[in-house]
Amino acid sequence: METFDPNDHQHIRYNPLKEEWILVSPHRMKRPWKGQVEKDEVDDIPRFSPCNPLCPTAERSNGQVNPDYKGTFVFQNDFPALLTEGPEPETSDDPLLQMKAAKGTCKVMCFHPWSDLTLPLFEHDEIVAVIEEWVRLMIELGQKFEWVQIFENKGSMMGCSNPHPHCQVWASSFIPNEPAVKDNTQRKYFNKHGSPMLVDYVKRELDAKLRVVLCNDHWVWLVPFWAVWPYETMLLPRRHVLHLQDLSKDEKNSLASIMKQLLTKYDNLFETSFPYSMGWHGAPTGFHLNSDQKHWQLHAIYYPPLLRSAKIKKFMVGYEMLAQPQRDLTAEQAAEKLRSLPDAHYKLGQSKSD
Ligand SMILES: O=C1CCN([C@@H]2O[C@H](COP(=O)(O)O)[C@@H](O)[C@H]2O)C(=O)N1
Repeated sequence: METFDPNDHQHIRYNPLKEEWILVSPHRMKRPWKGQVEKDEVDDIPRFSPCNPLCPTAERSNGQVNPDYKGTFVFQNDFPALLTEGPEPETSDDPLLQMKAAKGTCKVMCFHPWSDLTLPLFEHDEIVAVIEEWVRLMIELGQKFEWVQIFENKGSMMGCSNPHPHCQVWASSFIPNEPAVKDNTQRKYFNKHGSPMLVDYVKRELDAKLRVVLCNDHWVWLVPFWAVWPYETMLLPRRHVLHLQDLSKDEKNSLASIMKQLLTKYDNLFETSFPYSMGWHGAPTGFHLNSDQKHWQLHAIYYPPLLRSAKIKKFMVGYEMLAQPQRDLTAEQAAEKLRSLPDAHYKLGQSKSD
């Protein structure tokens, strides 16, 4: 019997943050493949359109006219999934039909006045401005709500209805499932090991090097050992940081640098504006700010759907829905591929890949 090699032989991997397993089947793609690079659709997104409700001076569905903003711009979602007011359901002790009150607020945050720009093509200071606005929203909404979810759906493949560079921020009176699971697993780990799970994890990855793609003085960008999506990545501080709003000026500055670098790598992978959903997870807010949260470590997660080209995506269906997530490309191969990509954005005069 051959000796086991995680790059060649099937196995399952454990994600301690989510307490779930993922099936890895590297034998399914024995031969190294060169991701097919299709010609990028010509981006015909106009820099400005008075009909685009996210543009400066445009009119939104509720009749309000946007200011002629020059940097970031935040507005109340006109179709919010959460409202701050409303009648509440009766509490019931029926274990099978549980309902609870849900309150919150939904904001849309435009990153920049121009619709034809994406984050990797921003100037450094323009990315710093996005990070500063994220921090401002975390502080403002974190005073009233237990959880503030910053998330960016980028690209039509991710259901993003508007190409204008933007994200959303939904604050809620409850901690949603994903962070609730992470709160529990990180607390259990801390109680057992006396240190934060993701602080230990980053040390492990910096030693192993296999899955680290980029790092700088304050940040590490890696493909997590337990990654599910082909090019799923995490962005973690080197220091133990509970909340985005606890970052120092230098950490925010270097966050802008590594974001520009990682998003450039992502775009260079298939020479297309790389679709993804991304978000930040830090210690809960609201009344939780007064509790002991040292088991938490701030981190960002990127969930990109693409697998082989600008148009071929991974489908999380069938086995993934009925059994568990499964991947062929290993986390180590994905990290290696990302490391091998150029640092200069393909749109900035780099010749198209042959
Ligand atoms: O006039 C508008 C257009 C879009 N929106 C909101 O902008 C958001 C666009 O974000 P997404 O493309 O990520 O869905 C979407 O949630 C939509 O509700 C408004 O609030 N007002």
